Amino acid sequence: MTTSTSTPAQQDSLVPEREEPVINVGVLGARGRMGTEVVKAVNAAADLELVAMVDDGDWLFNVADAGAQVVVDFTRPDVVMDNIRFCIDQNIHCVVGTTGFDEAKLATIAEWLEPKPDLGVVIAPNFGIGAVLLMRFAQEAARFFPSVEIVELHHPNKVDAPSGTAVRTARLIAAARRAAGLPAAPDATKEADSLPGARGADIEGVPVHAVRLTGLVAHQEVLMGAEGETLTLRHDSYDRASFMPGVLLAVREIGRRPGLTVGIESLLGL
Ligand SMILES: NC(=O)C1=CN([C@@H]2O[C@H](COP(=O)(O)OP(=O)(O)OC[C@H]3O[C@@H](n4cnc5c(N)ncnc54)[C@H](OP(=O)(O)O)[C@@H]3O)[C@@H](O)[C@H]2O)C=CC1
Ligand SMILES: O=C(O)C1=N[C@H](C(=O)O)C[C@H](O)C1
Repeated sequence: MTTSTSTPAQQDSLVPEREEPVINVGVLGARGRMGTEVVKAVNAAADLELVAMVDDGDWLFNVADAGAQVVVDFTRPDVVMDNIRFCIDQNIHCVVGTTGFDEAKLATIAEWLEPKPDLGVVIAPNFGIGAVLLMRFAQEAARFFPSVEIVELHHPNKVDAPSGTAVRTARLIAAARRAAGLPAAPDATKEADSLPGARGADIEGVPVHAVRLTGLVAHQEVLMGAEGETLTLRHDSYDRASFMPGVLLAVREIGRRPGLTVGIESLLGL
């Protein structure tokens, strides 16, 4: 497990200047790689109070009994929907970093929220500011390059592939290409003369390749090509502390953002 060497002030670089009441926070997946870092960041924030830590096998009602106003979920794709349902039923705002959401799941959550107009759920495949910016830059550049491929690189214990960030990046690029009238990337994942899988996964016409390697944390490259030139956008999270300013921003903002928010772009004013 990577440990953070950053100071609380560095982890909390998006802290608002205004005085706000203390927010009670519960963490789901609290002893996992991300949960451990969230617990550390919440404990270091003067305006946040850690009231509950829940892991697999623990009693989920602990977060409600402890008076959590916001729950942060870094668990697993196969359990996160149940956790969100529980939080909505208990009137607890939910900041979700766990991956694995498709349009159908997002629509279900929006439905659950309908009868609760004051409640918020923020779901972000990546809370790293650099990763969010990479996605924005990739969207901007997409219409200028006929070829595009994504390579995501992660630690070997990651349960899902490709990463939630890569899936979202591919979909954003595909949407930008469609808006500009570009077709799918040429020969995107054509398997002719290839071993199956050698050209990666096809996400809306964008090939996505997943690398799992000891020593890595979370990294992504978007490669774009046109006649005689390439553009490579790369982001590296070397430490899970890199996700904490985005997580804490969402925890502080969620009370002012009812409904479902996907990604933290709007919270960052992008
Ligand atoms: N959005 C973002 O910025 C980021 C998102 N992620 C995503 O976050 C998720 C977690 O990643 P990571 O921390 O590396 O994974 P870990 O496996 O290290 O942690 C997951 C934790 O969740 C616990 N857990 C499992 N089931 C439940 C449950 N039903 N209720 C409560 N806790 C449960 C696990 O407990 P046990 O071990 O006992 O099963 C474990 O402690 C992944 O989907 C990953 O892709 C990761 C990094 C950044
Ligand atoms: O599991 C991880 O580690 C990460 N998961 C997220 C994803 O799947 O995109 C975010 C980041 O890449 C780290």
